[in-house]
Amino acid sequence: MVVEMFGVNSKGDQYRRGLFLLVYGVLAWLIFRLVKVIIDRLIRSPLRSTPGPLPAKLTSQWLQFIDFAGNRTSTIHKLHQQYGPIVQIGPNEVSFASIDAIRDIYSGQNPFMKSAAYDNFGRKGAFQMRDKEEHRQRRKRINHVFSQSVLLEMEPLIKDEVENLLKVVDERCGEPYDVLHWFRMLALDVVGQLFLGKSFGALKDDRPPPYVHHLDNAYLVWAIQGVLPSVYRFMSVLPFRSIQDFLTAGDYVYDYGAAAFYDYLQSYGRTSTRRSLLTKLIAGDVDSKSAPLSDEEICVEISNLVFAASDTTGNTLTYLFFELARNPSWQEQLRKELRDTEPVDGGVPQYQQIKSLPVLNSVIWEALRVHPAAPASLPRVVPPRGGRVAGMDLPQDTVVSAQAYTVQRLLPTFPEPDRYNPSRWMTTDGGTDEMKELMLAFGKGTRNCLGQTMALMEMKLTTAALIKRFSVHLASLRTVDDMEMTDHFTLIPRGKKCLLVFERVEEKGV
Ligand code: HEM
Repeated sequence: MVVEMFGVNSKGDQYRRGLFLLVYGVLAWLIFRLVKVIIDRLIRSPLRSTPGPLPAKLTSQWLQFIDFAGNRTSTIHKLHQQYGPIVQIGPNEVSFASIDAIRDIYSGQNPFMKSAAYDNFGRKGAFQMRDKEEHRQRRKRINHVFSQSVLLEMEPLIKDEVENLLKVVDERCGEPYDVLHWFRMLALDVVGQLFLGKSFGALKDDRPPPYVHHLDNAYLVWAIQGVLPSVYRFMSVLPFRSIQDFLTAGDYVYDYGAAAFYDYLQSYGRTSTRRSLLTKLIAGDVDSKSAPLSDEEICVEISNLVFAASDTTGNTLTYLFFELARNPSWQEQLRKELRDTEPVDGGVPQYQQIKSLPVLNSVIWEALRVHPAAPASLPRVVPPRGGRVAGMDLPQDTVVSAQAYTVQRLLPTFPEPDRYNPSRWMTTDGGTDEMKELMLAFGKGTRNCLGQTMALMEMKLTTAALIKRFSVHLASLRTVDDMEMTDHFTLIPRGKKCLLVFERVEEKGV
């Protein structure tokens, strides 16, 4: 009877029916989950009326894939052009583009912490620390190393490396050469001199040191960890030596920093008078009434500083020279301004002589404006009691950010925003208050860049020394395509190279 009612007449049919019910059950559950997600994210979400594209409202994976392809910053920039100053970029994430938002998110008094994204940038030092008090304590113990007066003591070390770069350029005069590579090597050698106690020697070798290969891989691994964690977990269990070596690239970077530190201790001890920022870090700051960092803390900080300093400074110099190559009139103005400065010590001027020159400052700040080395969102989290940004109330745990690439192009503060035009800094005596507030190239507030003074010093010395001696032009129009922006938090030219040609000015009679 039962068999007739249900048409079940064999074990095989029973099995098929069970399977059928299971598949239907799973499908129904998936549809239920999907409908719930859609209702939660589109109808019940506190961000439901925030402008933004549909995929961003439904899933954070949408932006993650864009991010992985290196197009995060340009995509968010286009979204702001389409939707205005407030755009939802994830179910739980909002991007802002206004002065009010910068004040609300990044000012010293606000309670917003860095987001969990910073956990994917290697080991925890001042850059990665999210807890405000822990970070405040760390800055107190290392701020002294970055002061203007301490950096001035380091000027000869920076100049040594700039002189090495001058030799490299001199040898390659008249032929196209990849300045992205050489500016990165300059920045690496400078930070090595200052924080590891020895240069990488990268400017004295045609091939980059192995460190560079591992550092590039470490960036990739951290990007995979952050954007595609399941892919990272899958790769971690694969039994291939090459993949495991790739995944441990970050360890190489930290082991290198630690080895350099212990070598330094062995050679010079803890109380040496040797000119190096590592000496200052080891000694600590008596005025701050806080203890010096432990050896382990120093190893992490100096390793982090190498990568915080090298690509940022190297890329900014690359984009600056790319723009100077496209704008020869700015080279001439700069050369004219530098005419009276005395090059000493192998062709590099004294920092005191050049640090306040208006054309030099303007060409650098304009490069930082149009091509910020960290162009992307600097994400922060709304605290448990909720928060308000640019007049918008936001619930706990919403990730909020502004990106330098967009806010540094806002109208009417920056007319013709995509045009490289240093005049805007010259005619406003170094920038109006509004221009300065919108500049996010070095971050803002308590989490601003610790290395800003050092980076500016290095870039000014390099630019002055090179432009005084050489003129520069594009190798071909392909360089323009190569320099299109991609980014993985830091700016990376799409072609991964920048071919320029330098010529000695006296030979050209400039
Ligand atoms: C042109 C060169 C540079 C640019 C454009 C740049 C940009 C930035 C930006 C935008 C931030 C803020 C990141 C955030 O809020 O998430 C930052 C932080 C930082 N930068 Fe730089 N940077 C440069 C060079 C350097 C150098 C030379 C050093 C050190 C030698 C350095 C060390 C740091 C550190 C330690 C932080 C973390 C500060 C903190 O959170 O307390 N940077 N940088």
